[in-house]
Amino acid sequence: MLERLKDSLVKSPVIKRGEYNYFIHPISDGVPSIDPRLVQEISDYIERIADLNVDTILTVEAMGIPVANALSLKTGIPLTIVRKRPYFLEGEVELSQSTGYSKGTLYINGLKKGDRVVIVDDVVSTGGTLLALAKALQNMGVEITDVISVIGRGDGLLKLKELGVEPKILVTIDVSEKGVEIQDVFGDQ
Ligand SMILES: O=P(O)(O)OC[C@H]1O[C@H](OP(=O)(O)OP(=O)(O)O)[C@H](O)[C@@H]1O
Ligand code: HPA
Repeated sequence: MLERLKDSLVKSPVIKRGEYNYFIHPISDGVPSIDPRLVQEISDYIERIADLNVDTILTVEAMGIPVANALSLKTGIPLTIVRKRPYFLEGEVELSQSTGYSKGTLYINGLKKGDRVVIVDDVVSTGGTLLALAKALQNMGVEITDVISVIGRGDGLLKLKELGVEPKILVTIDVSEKGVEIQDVFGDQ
């Protein structure tokens, strides 16, 4: 299960971004090139495990897009992208994003109270991005059916659980200066 994803993850180089051990992988960085069979494997799997009774698939610019778009094409469900730039449209919601190595602002457009969304992103690490996004959506009255992250690392999951959000992480990894190790695969237990 998820063989291509696991095989590619353990081959990922790790670099330092400040104190943060940052792994580089096609799904999280687009570097090196993204093998379409990898995206196919991941989107097939997400289609099986996610609650897709939704109005839209919601992802965050930039690297959530390849997988979320593949899922949208497979299912016919529209895709909504949370952007890193404002559009100043009526109803735009602004939120602060903080990761292990960066801070920024995200902007939600195109959602309204009562909408149902499934969140799909490439990585959850500190949980800063998904936590801020889930809080903003809850305040907007948007219902989250599921949160899916292709890759999980670090302790972000605990923070999300406190908010009542239990993400489904396809592959959980440990990242050190020596490289990437697989810790867990969704559905393997
Ligand atoms: O759990 P966290 O610590 O918040 O990290 C996870 C976030 O970091 C990455 O986004 P990033 O802002 O680096 O943008 P990118 O998708 O453009 O690489 C990734 O796509 C997640 O959204
Ligand atoms: O280590 C990482 N690599 C790629 N994307 C990420 N997003 C959060 N952490 C990482």
